Amino acid sequence: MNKKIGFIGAGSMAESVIAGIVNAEILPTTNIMVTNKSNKKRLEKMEEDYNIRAISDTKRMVDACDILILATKPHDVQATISSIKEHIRSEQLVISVSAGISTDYISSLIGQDVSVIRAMPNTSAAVRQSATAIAAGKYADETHIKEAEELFSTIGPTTVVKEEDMHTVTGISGSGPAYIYYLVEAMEKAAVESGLAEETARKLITQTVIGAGNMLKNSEESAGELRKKIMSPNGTTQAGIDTLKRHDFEKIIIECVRSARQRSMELGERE
Ligand SMILES: NC(=O)C1=CN([C@@H]2O[C@H](COP(=O)(O)OP(=O)(O)OC[C@H]3O[C@@H](n4cnc5c(N)ncnc54)[C@H](O)[C@@H]3O)[C@@H](O)[C@H]2O)C=CC1
Ligand SMILES: O=C(O)[C@@H]1CCC=N1
Repeated sequence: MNKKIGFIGAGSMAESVIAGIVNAEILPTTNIMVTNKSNKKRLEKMEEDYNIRAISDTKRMVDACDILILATKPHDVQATISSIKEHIRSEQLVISVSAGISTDYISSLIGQDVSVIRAMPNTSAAVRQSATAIAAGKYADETHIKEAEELFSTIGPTTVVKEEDMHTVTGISGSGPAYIYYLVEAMEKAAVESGLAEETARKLITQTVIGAGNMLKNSEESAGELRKKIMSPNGTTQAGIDTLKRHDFEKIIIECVRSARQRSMELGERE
């Protein structure tokens, strides 16, 4: 790829994607530009760490880029686009990672038929293990999808979905790592309360999550089948799972995902 890419927003998500692209060496690092609202020190640090170009004038960066990656918080999208819309050109590709915000809304703010792609990565991007979903807006075509896939595949596997599924995707894989961390926090607490050293608990639980993840990825069997293989009749796992069932674990998780999905829809409702 020999495109110039500008990140609008220099937060944790922008940095993870930048790190992935730089590591994968799919384009010269000087083709990558980044800007933010105010924190000049952070920009300078990113320039130094990744040998990319920190640009304090967002409009100048927009002028210089082929692809713009919108990585501000959802509530900053409107003001951000308003401040640069005169500089956006119809041949540019805009990729947004903002939760909840639709491509139609972004197009309407830009006020031109610009190609817009929506992507939902997760924080495992930092270790190049993001599960990233990509959806095309009405002006984006197969070439734009391919470009987005090329960029985001540097931080983990990508999956193309219909835009209407993006809220659900956000509820499972965008927010998903946090659910797993919460489960781990609880397991660590239980282990420490039973007298296990914190470090020992962390090591064992971390490997348990990695191992289960690899099993899910590599096995032909479903999650349910894998679980049943661990549950000897009347054994320890059955005792644990029975407790989860008694406390409606499945219902709680379904509600958890629904709430995240609902929140994603609300974030988009400022449209
Ligand atoms: N953190 C996560 O797990 C995930 C976050 N996202 C989405 O990524 C987006 C960014 O999230 P984070 O990186 O966590 O946020 P963050 O708060 O760390 O970064 C936001 C950045 O946007 C910049 N910004 C705000 N207004 C601007 C403007 N007018 N011009 C230029 N820069 C501006 C800020 O200066 C800051 O650098 C959010 O929309 C979020 O929904 C998507 C997937 C996962
Ligand atoms: O919590 C959030 O709003 C963002 C979107 C997906 C993960 N974090």
